[in-house]
Amino acid sequence: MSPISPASSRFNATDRMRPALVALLTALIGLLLTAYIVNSQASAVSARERAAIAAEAGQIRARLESEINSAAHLSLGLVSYIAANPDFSRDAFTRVAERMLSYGRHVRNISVAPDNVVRYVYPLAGNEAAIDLEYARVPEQRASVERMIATRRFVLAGPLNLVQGGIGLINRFPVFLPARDGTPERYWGLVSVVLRFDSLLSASGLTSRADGIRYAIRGRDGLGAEGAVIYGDERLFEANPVTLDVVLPDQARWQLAAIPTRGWRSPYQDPQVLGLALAGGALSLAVAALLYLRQQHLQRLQARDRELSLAASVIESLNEAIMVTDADDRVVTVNPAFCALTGVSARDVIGRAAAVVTGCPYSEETRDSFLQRVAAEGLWHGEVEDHRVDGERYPKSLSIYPVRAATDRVSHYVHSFADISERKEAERQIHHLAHHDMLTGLPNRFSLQQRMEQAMSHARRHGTLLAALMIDMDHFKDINDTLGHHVGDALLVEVGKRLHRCVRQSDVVARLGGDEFVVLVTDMVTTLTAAAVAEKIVTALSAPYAIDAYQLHSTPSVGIGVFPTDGETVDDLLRNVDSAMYHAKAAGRNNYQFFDRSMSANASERLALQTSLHQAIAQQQFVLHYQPQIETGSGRLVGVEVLVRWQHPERGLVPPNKFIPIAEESDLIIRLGEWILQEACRQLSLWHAGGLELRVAVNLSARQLRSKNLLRQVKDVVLKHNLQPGQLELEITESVAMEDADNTLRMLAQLRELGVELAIDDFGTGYSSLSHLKLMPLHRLKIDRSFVKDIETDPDDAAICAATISLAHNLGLSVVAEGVETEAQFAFLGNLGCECAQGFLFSKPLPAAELEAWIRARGQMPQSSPPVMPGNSTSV
Ligand SMILES: Nc1nc2c(ncn2[C@@H]2O[C@@H]3COP(=O)(O)O[C@H]4[C@@H](O)[C@H](n5cnc6c(=O)[nH]c(N)nc65)O[C@@H]4COP(=O)(O)O[C@H]3[C@H]2O)c(=O)[nH]1
Repeated sequence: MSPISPASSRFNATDRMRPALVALLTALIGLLLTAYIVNSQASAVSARERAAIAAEAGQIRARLESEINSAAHLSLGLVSYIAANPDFSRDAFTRVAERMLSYGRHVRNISVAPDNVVRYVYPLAGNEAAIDLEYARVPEQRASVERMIATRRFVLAGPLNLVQGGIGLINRFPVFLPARDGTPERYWGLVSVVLRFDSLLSASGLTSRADGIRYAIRGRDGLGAEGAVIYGDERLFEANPVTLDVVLPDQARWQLAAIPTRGWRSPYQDPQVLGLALAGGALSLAVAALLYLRQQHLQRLQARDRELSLAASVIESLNEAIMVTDADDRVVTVNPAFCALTGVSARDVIGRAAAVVTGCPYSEETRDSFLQRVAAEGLWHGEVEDHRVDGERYPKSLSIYPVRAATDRVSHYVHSFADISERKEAERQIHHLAHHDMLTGLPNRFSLQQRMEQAMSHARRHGTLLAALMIDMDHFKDINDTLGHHVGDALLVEVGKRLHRCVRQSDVVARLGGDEFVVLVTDMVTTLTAAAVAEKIVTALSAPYAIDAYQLHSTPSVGIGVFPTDGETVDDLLRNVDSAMYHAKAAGRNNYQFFDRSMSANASERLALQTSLHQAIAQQQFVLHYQPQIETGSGRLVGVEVLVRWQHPERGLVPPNKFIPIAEESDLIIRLGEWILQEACRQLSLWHAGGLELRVAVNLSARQLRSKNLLRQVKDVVLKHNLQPGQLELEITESVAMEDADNTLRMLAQLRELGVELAIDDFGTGYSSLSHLKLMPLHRLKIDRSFVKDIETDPDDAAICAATISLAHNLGLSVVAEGVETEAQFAFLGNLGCECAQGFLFSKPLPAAELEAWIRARGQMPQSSPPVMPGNSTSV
């Protein structure tokens, strides 16, 4: 299980819904529910109101029914009488009718119409017009009479305008005479009882009520809902009335409609319904709002969960070890990189005191000061030493960040750290490289410079003398050339050892390079001490050397300069000691010489050389040679290094180390350097025109790099030859690069902007500050050939090359190895990941024409390549 696990999701699908959607759905459901309840309640209110109306209307109906039915029953008596006495007299009719009238409250008149012609009417007064009325001739009444005969049933006609005036409701009864004495039943005629419609309505209470209800009746002629309106406003039937059927005799019907006088009240105006609607709506919105807020809160929690989860995965995947402690120094969590680095498992450390888990900064002595600084500065960063679980100590780069709670109190500390053993080891190696000569292990030129400065200030403070002895082994070059480098190297190592034996421990023995050594004799009271040491040295170094099977003889020439008389600065003193050493050589070698002012001859010799260099430039005595650079992976030629030579009229071809240092002492190097740059780029453009793709590397000296004109020169030459980025490379030595680092950095950045690539030459021989190197806009490092030489046999050299290559790769740089002389060296470097190699294995530096022939022989020269232009390898 991983110590820091991403926050698992504790939210369901609903929790992930948008707050607005949740609120909308909730409000919708709430409002729908409210609407349903409100509607139900409204229906109930409506139903109650209708029921109340129906109850009132029911009373009316009951009265109407009873009034009409009682009149009908009364009429039936007359019908029965006529059926029994079809030949009744007028008087008999009058008697019966009179009685009926006295019982029938609403009876206006009674008439009988044998054969459908009115013969008797009671009372006659006022109804005379009805006598002899033939129903068949009255269109208003004919239909109901015919219907009555056809159905043999009571017929309710009207209400209608009576011929005798007024509105009446006519009950008509057919009179059939029963079969008697062989005579079949026959229709006799009809009896009409006319009821006063107004009085009937009034008796039913319809017209006199003050109950706030409007009524209407339809069903003329007893046709119920099919009949015309006989009372009230016809529009009432369209106003959703309460309707009741008024059931009359023999299936006749009226329809009674009732609505409140003020009309139906909307149930939604009912305070209860209104209250319900408002309460339901408000509740729905309130719940929706609450859920909206809750959902927003959940979403914020989810977002925080996601952030935490992301942070957890980042911490999980970090290569840096992470440990989080609480304010009481207890481990809260660690990441996998922590476990891998410290060797402990998360389970074993979580909850334990940090001091048990990691020594620094939790030891009792250091903890408080660390945490005070973290609190004060908001962060602590530095390098400390710690130990793993098995006790192994290692250096780590550690950052501590405080985590503050809402109260601003520090609640936790985040410790982020990485094992920097490898970097420290590389730095140590580089430091060693920077300060020591790899062959002899003696301090190198840079280290000597520092030690001389220290010794000078010590001598100044204590009023003592300091002597510098420069030792050059006579004819060393011959030994080297004839017996091989390894013999030469062994000799140099032995020289170093013998020199050590000649001096006190507090004195310094350094190697400047080649066969040149310097001894510093410190704390001298008299120059005699220097002479004594020089004497010892001459004797010791002149003794034979047993190397391999050889017995070698070499002698030293020693120059001595004394501080402060012979030079108050390191450069002055070394220059004069150098003159003294040349003087010793000139004096027949195997001796020592003190510097004295008369040695200005040396200076004038140099002056003479400078003069002839001036002439050499004027008389165009320089030529350029080009040395191929080969890609290790493919074996292809990828570039050439430009190396200048002096075509001296008497001395022949003079190598650069004989005149470049002198040219570098004055501005001569700038003129020479400009010519080299121009000529190299002219040649480069010719090659490119011929289809030969090459990178050309040109050496820059310190003075050139500091020259104000360099940038303009490079810009001009790039434009003039239309050089593309990456075609021109400038090399500066490591020591030049590190001098005046800020200005160098600025200049390199500007050069790089011109598309020029930059390389550090002779890497490993000077002192490189990693921090400066990191900042420089470089493309490659060139490993000095002194490290390549014994790469297969000397584990130190192999380790240095490997460290340099790995350092270069860490800095994003590629590597060119110089001085590759054997296939084995080439393969070895290739295996170490070195991208490029240069050396005699492939070719010596060659004039342009010879280089082209060399390339052609390798089959890498394009067909179209032009012949070398005249002047390619000529001199200035
Ligand atoms: N033993 C051995 N040596 C090899 C091998 N391959 C190449 N070399 C030599 O190593 C030197 C490489 O040049 P450098 O380190 O830049 O060192 C150069 C460079 O610092 C300086 N120099 C040469 N040409 C120029 C130039 O045009 N301008 C400046 N400022 N300095 C130059 O002079 C130094 C010496 O140059 P060279 O004598 O031409 O010596 C060259 C080259 O001939 C090999 O396999 N074995």
